[in-house]
Amino acid sequence: MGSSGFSWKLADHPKLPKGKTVAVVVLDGWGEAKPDQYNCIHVAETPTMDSLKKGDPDKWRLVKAHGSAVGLPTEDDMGNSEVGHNALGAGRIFAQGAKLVDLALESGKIYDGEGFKYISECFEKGTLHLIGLLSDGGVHSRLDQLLLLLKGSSERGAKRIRVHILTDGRDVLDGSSVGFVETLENYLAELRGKGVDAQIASGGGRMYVTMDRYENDWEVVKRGWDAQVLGEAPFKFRNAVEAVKQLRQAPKASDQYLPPFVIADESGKAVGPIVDGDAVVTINFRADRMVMVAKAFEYEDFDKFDRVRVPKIRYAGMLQYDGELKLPSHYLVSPPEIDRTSGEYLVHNGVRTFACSETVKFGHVTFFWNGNRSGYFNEGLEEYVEIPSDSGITFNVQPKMKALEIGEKVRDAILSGKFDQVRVNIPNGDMVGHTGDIEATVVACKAADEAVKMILDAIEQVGGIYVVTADHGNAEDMVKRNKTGQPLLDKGGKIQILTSHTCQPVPIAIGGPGLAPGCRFRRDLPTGGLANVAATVMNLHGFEPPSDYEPSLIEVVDI
Ligand SMILES: O=C(O)[C@@H](CO)OP(=O)(O)O
Ligand SMILES: [Mn+2]
Ligand SMILES: [Mn+2]
Repeated sequence: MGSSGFSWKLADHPKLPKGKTVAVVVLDGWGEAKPDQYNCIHVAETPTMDSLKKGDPDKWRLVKAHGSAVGLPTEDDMGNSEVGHNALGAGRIFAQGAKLVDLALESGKIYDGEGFKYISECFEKGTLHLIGLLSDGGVHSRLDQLLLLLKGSSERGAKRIRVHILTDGRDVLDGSSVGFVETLENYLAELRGKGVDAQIASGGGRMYVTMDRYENDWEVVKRGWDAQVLGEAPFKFRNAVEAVKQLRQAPKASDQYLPPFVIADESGKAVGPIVDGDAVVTINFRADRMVMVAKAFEYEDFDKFDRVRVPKIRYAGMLQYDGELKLPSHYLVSPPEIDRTSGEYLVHNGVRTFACSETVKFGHVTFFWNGNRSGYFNEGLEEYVEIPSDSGITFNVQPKMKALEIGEKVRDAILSGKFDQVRVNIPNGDMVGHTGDIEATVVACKAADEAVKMILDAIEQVGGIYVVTADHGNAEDMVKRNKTGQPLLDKGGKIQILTSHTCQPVPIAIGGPGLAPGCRFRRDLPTGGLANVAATVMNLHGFEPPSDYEPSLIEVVDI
C-alpha cells in the first residue's frame, strides 16, 4: 500500500473461489420490451437468450441502461454504447460528456478554459469552423449546445463562422435532418443580423462523411476532409436546406448516408474551406466517432489518406476524446475522469483477459470499457482481438455480420485455458437495428443468439461462469410510439420506423457450471443498473470490489 493508502490489491471474496473462466458477453442494442411485431428480439428465434430468461428467476433480471443510471442529463436520454460500456467497465456512474458540456455552457466556464482561449486567438483574423452531428439525439452531440456555442463564440469576438453539418437519422427519426438544418439556418440568420458572417459551409450524412470509428473506413473521414477543408464535394448547393431536401430525393437516400456537399456562392466557389489561420472545433462530445477526424486535424505525420492541403489551424475538440493518446491536445470541456476501471484492477490482481469484437464495436469492449483509453494496461496479461467488419455497406445487407467469427474466436479463447476473463461485444441487434430494416434485424437477433450459444457451450465445457447482458436497447423496439405505447403513423399512414436506441432496461443473466452453489441475484437492489455489473464480475473472479464501486448484483446464500 502506498503512502496515500491506495492499493490496486483487491480483497478476496469470503465465499467465491478464484480461477474460474468468466465470459462477459455484451449484446449491443438488446433491450427488454413487451412482445409485439416490432420487437425484433421477440420475433426472432432466440432459444439461448429465451432459455436464460425462462430459467432460474434468481439468475436473470433487468438492469437500467439509460438516463441517470449511466450519467446522462435526464431520464429521457436513451442509453448508448459509450456511456453503457463506460459504466460496465468502470463500476461507477460518471457525469458524462453531454452533462459536462451542459454545465460548462450554463456556467460560462467553457469560455474561461484553455481550449476556448486557444481557438479564440484566431477570431480576429480567421474563421471559426464548427464540425459535428446536427440533431437533438444527445448521443454524440446536441443542437442546443451548438446554438449556445455559436452565441457565446460570436459574443466573444468570432466574426466569421462556418458550420459543417453531419446529418443524423440514427439517434433521431430519418428525415428529421431538414428540420434541424432549418433551425440552425434561422439562428445563423439571426447572427448575420447582428453583423456576424455566419453560414453553413458543408454537410453530409454521419455514416458516410467524417464519423467513422475504430478505423473501419478512412474513406469516410476523407470525404469529410475534402468537403470541410478543401471545399470539394460531388454536390454543390446555394443553401443547406435545399441541399438536404434535394439529396433526400434520391432513391434509398437517408439522413445517415447523405453524400457530401458544399455550399457555394453565386460564382460556384465554396463558402467555407478551412485555411491557414482558422480555428476548428469538433462539437461532438462523444469520443469514438471523433478520434479519426481528430487525428487528421492534429497529426503532422498522418498517412491514412492524402490530405492534399494541411492548413495551419488551431484545433480543439469539444472534449478530449482519447485519454491515453491525449487526443486532441486542446479541448473545450474536460472529459469525465473515468479512472480505476475494473479492467485495470483485474490485471493488477493477475486476471488474464481476452477482449473481442468486430471492428465497428471493437473499441466498445476495450476503449470504452477502459474509460476511453486506448491500448493495454498490461500486455502480458491482456489480449484484444479485432475481427474486421464489413465496410462500405449498410448492415441490413449482411445482418449476420461477424457474429459467427466472433463466437468462434471467443470459444477458442475460452477453450485455450489461457484466460480468466473473456469479454465480448456482439453487435448485430444494434448495428442492424439502426438501419430500421425490421426483417434484417430479426435475422440479426438470431445470429447474435447463436453466437451467445457458442460462448455458453464453451463455458460449459471448461466449467466456467457466464454473465450475459447488454449495453442499451435498440432491436427490441423498431417503431416510434405515443405515450400509451401505440405505434405512430406518418401522414401516409405508414408506421414511423425507430432507428435509434431506446430507454428500455436490459437483461442480465448469470450461470454456468462454475457458478458457486447459492450464488444468485440479490433481491434488495431493484434499481440496479449497468454500473453494478463491474462489482458483480469482480465477485465472480473471487474478489471484493473497491469500496466506492456500485454494489454487486449478486450474493451467496447457504443452501
Ligand atoms: O452508432 C453510434 O454511434 C451509436 C448511435 O449514435 O450507437 P452505439 O452507441 O450503439 O455505438
Ligand atoms: Mn451499443
Ligand atoms: Mn447503436
